[in-house]
Amino acid sequence: MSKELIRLENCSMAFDDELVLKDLNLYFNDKEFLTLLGPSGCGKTTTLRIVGGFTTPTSGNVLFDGVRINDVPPYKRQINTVFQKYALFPHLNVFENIAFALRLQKREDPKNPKRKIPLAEEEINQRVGEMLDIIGLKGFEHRKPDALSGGQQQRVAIARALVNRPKVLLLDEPLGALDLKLRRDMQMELKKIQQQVGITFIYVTHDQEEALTMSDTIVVMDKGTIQQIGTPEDIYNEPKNAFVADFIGESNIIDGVMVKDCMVRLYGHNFTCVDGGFAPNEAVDVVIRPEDIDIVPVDQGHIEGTVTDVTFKGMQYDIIVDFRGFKWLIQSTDHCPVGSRIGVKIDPEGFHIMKKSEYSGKFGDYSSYSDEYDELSDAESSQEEESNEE
Ligand SMILES: Nc1ncnc2c1ncn2[C@@H]1O[C@H](COP(=O)(O)OP(=O)(O)OP(=O)(O)O)[C@@H](O)[C@H]1O
Repeated sequence: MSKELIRLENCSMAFDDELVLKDLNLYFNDKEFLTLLGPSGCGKTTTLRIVGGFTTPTSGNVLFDGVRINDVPPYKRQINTVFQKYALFPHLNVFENIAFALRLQKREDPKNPKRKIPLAEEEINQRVGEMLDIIGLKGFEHRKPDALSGGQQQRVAIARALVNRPKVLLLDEPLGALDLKLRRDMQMELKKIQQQVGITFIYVTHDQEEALTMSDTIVVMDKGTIQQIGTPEDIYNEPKNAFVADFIGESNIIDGVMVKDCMVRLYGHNFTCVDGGFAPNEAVDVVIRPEDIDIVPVDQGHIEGTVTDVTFKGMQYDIIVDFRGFKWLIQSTDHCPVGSRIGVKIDPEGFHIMKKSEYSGKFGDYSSYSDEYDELSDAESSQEEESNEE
């Protein structure tokens, strides 16, 4: 089982009376890859800076291995940081950039225990060599940073931060300056490096795809608060509220009403779902991921609509369908011409039911529920007790 390494306990942060972190409670396990994910200004970097010791929280505690470290300066925390701007020393070659922290370290002189002397050259060679292996840059030792690509420079920055064996590495949007292809390659690389060195990585990004690719745990933040903590699968499959559903992946977020346990009513149709624990007649937000909607002939669908827009995305088509004014996004490998009538089917597992929250009704082409529509559809469906259960 993972061991807790760092804990933020009721941490708040205010700048000029503006509360930018609100009573954060969060822990980071040993050896985990945890990502702080959220929109610009939500407080990710401030949280990272508190962990690193560059910022002291206005209130609350920071614990490392159970010991309060609020007043411990950054260099005494066994925590290193990699920023988006690599900040390599331009006049030093790759070897010396990586060796930098080791050259500052002192050890006891074996001949005179009262004296401190630099690390042995042999040890420096061995530890820098290990790092060059890990980042895959053996043979680049003598290059200066300006003779490296962006991705290579970032790898050197990571090696430089790891060489003195910290317990935690903080990474603040470290891939932000790279182009998309390189970013993707580096995501895999970073995950591999983290597993190889076996320490905690705390990663900050606003890129949900990056977070889903690399993380063991994702912390979704908004406006200085935590919205959800979970594995990438948990967060994607069971978003806690409309904010998380909208921020992670693409979603259709629809007003619904629970009919009973495991049955939800949308646009006057009853759909079988798998989520229970809601009261009959409780208003809920319903998330349906675009890839969970199947396109079928009109007479075989649960509901039918008109295609208003089709975009080719390489792996699939993004298809916008109008269900009497409510726009849904469907992702499908089938091409449907604009103007065509289609039916759609959704399996019970495709419905993610969420409690109403402050975010309800605030995202995208949110399809608002209305009693009038319900009545209209009721009449039209001639009192059928429709459900998507086969
Ligand atoms: N030193 C500071 N003085 C005043 N306000 C600050 C300071 N640092 C951060 N803030 C404010 O705190 C809020 C959170 O900032 P933070 O940098 O933590 O957000 P973020 O989620 O990392 O954003 P981004 O993704 O844009 O980097 C913002 O409103 C920001 O303007």
